[in-house]
Amino acid sequence: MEKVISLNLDKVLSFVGKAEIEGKAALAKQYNEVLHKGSGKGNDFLGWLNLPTSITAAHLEDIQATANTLRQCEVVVVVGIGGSYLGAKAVIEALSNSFDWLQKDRKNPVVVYAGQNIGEDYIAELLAFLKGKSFGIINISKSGTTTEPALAFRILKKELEDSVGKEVAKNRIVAVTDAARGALHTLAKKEGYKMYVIPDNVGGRFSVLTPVGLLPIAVAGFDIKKLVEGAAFMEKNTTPDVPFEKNLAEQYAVTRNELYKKGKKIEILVNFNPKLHFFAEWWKQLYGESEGKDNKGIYPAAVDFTTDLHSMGQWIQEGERTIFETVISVANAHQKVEVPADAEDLDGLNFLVGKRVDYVNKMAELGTQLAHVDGGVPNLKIEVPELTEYYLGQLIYFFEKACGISGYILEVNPFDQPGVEAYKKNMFALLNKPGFEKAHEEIQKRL
Ligand SMILES: O=P(O)(O)OC[C@H]1O[C@](O)(CO)[C@@H](O)[C@@H]1O
Repeated sequence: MEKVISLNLDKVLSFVGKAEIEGKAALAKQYNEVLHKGSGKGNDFLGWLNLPTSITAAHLEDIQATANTLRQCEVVVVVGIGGSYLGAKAVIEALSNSFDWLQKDRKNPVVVYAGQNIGEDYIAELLAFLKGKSFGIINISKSGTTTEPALAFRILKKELEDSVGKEVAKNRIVAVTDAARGALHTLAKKEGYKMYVIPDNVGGRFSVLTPVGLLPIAVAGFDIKKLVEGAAFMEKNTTPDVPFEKNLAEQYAVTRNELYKKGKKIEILVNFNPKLHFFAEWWKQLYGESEGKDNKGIYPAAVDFTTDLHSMGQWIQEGERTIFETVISVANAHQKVEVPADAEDLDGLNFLVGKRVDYVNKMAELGTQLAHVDGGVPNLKIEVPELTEYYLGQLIYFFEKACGISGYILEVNPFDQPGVEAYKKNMFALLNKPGFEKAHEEIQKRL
């Protein structure tokens, strides 16, 4: 039998009863069906729903071929923000050596990111790092108009053209953007860049299984076929005809909403594996942008344990009881390190001799879960057999599917993000962008 990620609700049941969860099974199924019928809010953004099973081998081969060209560079810069970089970074970090950038004998290009901030020092330091190196750029923007990546790309494009000339640069730049609109689309057409399209009906935060995520992941040397296979497996196992007891997406969506109704307004995604730090960042955008609207929505937070047990642990154990945790537990580490014997035992650790480091980590995980539940923090546990492309694919689709169902249970449109425009309008007004002249005058009065 194919291995699968699992969801364990045992440590939730003293806060929300089994009957309460099962009582909402029909509702979750109803909203799952709404998703599949395309009859709910935001139904023009459901392209992600059947995406894994509809990706063709030819499409994956084409992405791989483009990746192979870029892989000839020493460095590839992925330009994008939000959903246009977090999925790729989440998967690449989860699968990479923790000291990847320090590896000398490299099989893969170094993947770095730009356009995810407006830090002047960040971009200056990136330019300094790229000096004298062969580099390529993947410029990703669904709308093609987002300021942060546009600004970074303008600077990086000039740097590349100055160093290798326009003709060579053209073949080292790939654009991933809208099918027909946007400044990036126009620019890519004019300059003759290889271009990939983000389907109109796939929103940024749901786009990791399009070239947005697949191209950088392939460039980093990971198996995009396996990633898509894992997602396709989860797609088939979360359809409305899969019974609630087996339908992880429906169960997760119901449980978090029942907890929310009981005043648990913050969900903390917990990992005990530092490689999952950026997976949590991806998850935060997925749930934050999907559910935080109409003055409601669970606040998605994240911690890396045991690291943050020594900083946030106190708050989680004894602070305001408005939180619950969803723990991503990786069952098997890939490598083995055993605790060595020490004749003097000055650190008092000889009781662990011969034990694996992962065993200590697992006991920390179990001890933390029990302590937090005792402290009034419900704990959901998602177990991932190991960190591979296949299981990450399962995990990605599981969270996407649950997010759609959960948003509908909350009665919001999970597929729009009107709230992110407010800061953009003010920034454009302050910068006196053409078209914002009146807003510029108005905002000056407020300063
Ligand atoms: O891919 P784009 O259009 O540059 O957008 C990047 C991100 O910005 C947002 O649109 C928010 O402004 C996110 O939803 C999106 O993932």
